[in-house]
Amino acid sequence: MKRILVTGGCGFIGSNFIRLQLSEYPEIEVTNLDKLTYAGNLENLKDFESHSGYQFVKGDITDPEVVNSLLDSVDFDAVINFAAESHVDRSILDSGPFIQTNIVGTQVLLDAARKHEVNRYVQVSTDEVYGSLGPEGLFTEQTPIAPNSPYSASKAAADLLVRSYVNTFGFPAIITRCSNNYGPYQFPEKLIPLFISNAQEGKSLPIYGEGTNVRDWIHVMDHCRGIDAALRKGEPGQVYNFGGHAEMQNIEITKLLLKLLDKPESLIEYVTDRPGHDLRYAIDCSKAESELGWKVETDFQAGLKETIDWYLENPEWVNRIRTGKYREYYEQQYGTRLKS
Ligand SMILES: Cc1cn([C@H]2C[C@H](O)[C@@H](COP(=O)(O)OP(=O)(O)O[C@H]3O[C@H](CO)[C@@H](O)[C@H](O)[C@H]3O)O2)c(=O)[nH]c1=O
Repeated sequence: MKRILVTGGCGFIGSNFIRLQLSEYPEIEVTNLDKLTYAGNLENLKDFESHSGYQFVKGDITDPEVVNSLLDSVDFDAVINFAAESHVDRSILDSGPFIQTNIVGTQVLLDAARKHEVNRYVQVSTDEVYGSLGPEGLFTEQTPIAPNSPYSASKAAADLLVRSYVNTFGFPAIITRCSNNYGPYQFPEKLIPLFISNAQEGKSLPIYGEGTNVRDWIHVMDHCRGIDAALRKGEPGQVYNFGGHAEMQNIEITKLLLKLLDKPESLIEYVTDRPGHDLRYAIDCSKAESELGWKVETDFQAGLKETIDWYLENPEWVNRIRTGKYREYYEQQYGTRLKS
């Protein structure tokens, strides 16, 4: 595994994955293809931009010309697809970009990777494709797909496309499905970074509905190590679930965040529920544990504390996003490269 193409590598999980690859594997060459949407941030990989094993290409996975010319120019051993629209609330307001990037983008990548006979393809998916659980039970890789939001429907559609390429063409693809990630570089529209930033600024923390929805939280590096294990040790055609074994109600995690930040619970504001809000996600990872030798390494409380510290220590990163000034910053820092 020498040359890999990572799509969406300027996003939260993709950038952490690239950081892991470049830190762990001295011989690796990583090409990062990213469109730089609102959530793609070059700053996430600032410390690696002059690394000899790293190159950034600005481009859209839905554009067959861009993708095919990249695969013509480099003989990739693997493609790992992180590029996605990922925020459920945005998909409820406008599903268009989700259909384009998550479904059409996956189809373009699959066709190009198949044409170029790439030996390994990893589709980074989500536990949300399984739908919602009641108070008991876990999602396994056998749980039927039953997405409830436009976001999860677009991810499920992409997973089914991948499955069809495995079945029809013997294409060597693997699907990974993970629970809710937390950690450094997460765009502050998701629960944890949004609430840390709001609390720091003395703004309210909007809890949807009664706050009793349950999510299973995993540190992004544990997820990235899981994707790495699937890439290197996984069997083509297989699905692997990853989760953090850290289920919490939204209200519980919100109170914990406020406690760690030493901020008052009076900042909590109950607001109208998310339409079609999935009640609970919880995931069985025994297949990844037994077949890939993977396990969660980060203790949830310690990981959350470290994440809070990262946000507190990087106020410029947060503020440039929250004030909408990060585009200007990019152009100043990367103008020439962005145009090329
Ligand atoms: C942003 C926000 C969220 N929430 C609630 C909704 C959810 O029950 C929970 C977490 O919300 P989010 O951070 O948006 O994440 P969620 O909808 O669970 O989806 C995440 O986790 C999924 C994996 O389960 C990923 O596939 C998605 O890309 C990712 O966005 O907190 C609030 O109560 N208030 C908020 O302001």
